[in-house]
Amino acid sequence: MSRQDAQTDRWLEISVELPSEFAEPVTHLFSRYSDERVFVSQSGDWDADEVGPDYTPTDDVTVFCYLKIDDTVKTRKGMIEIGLRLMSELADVSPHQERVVTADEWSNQTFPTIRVGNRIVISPSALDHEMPDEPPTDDVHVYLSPGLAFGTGNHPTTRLCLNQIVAEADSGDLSGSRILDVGCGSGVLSIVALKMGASEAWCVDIDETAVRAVRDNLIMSGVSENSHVVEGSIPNPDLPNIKFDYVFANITSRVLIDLAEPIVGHAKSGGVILVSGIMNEQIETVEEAFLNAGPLSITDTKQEGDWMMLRMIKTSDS
Ligand SMILES: C[S@@+](CC[C@H](N)C(=O)[O-])C[C@H]1O[C@@H](n2cnc3c(N)ncnc32)[C@H](O)[C@@H]1O
Repeated sequence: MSRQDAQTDRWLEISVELPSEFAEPVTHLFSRYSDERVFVSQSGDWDADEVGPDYTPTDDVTVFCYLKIDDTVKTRKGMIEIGLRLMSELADVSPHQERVVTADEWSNQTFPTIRVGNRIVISPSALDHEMPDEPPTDDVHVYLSPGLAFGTGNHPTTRLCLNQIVAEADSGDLSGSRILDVGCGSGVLSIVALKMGASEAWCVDIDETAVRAVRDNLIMSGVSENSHVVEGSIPNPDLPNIKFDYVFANITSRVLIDLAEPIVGHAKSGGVILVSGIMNEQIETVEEAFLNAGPLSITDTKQEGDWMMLRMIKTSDS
């Protein structure tokens, strides 16, 4: 899109505030009718500069999507409204908001700086490919282009993985490791892993928007030299024929079950597999799928609200 198009193209922004456990179904609904132009922001009225180590996000999020204004916009908006109406029978969903914006305005949409755990700071950044100056602390700074892909760290499924990655780094296991990040979204998991000692990351996503976003985010966060981005799923001919020390997959239970075999197949013996995006009631089905997919043991299960993450170790080659 040319700069002039970006200034004159018109988009319908639809946003809705709701409890975080409903972010995923609304994100799917919005993605479907907006060609994946969706982003999720922590709700609340607070000053990003004042976010300190004790900050814990509130339970509400705002989900935004952007519909190109063309002949189909009325139908797509209608489908979204039907979905939101059904959702409001299950959850406390506030009435949605609408406004017309230009492409420039929505791609500059921002999210507040957030802190995950004690050490990870995630900030929005413009797509100017320049790394902002970082204060000299032990904090791990991640810069993400807002408005382009899932994974700003304010969803429990991402937070569960990020906190586990910090634990892996603290135990020394992450150092020099090779990562496969399936369903990388914004690339936030790989970026943090690389910044905390991993030597190489391969980021894979089926969504073209995520693939574009992750390339920018790796550059902005200063880790593009050690990373590779592949569009598609796994198995994938564009991936190297190696076994990885870590495989991350924060997707959905259904996709995790479908991909259990290639996920396990990509891990080396002794390698760690982290899978997230699992609703509490689906944990046993996901565990069973992985235990049937290859030689591994489940070493940890973490939970936040309605969501769970599994940590597994591959026990021999497959
Ligand atoms: C919940 S987001 C996770 C993003 C990021 N990894 C995080 O932890 O925040 C899931 C991502 O998986 C991608 N995805 C869905 N199905 C996939 C598949 N079969 N193969 C690869 N990626 C997939 C989606 O496009 C989306 O970007």
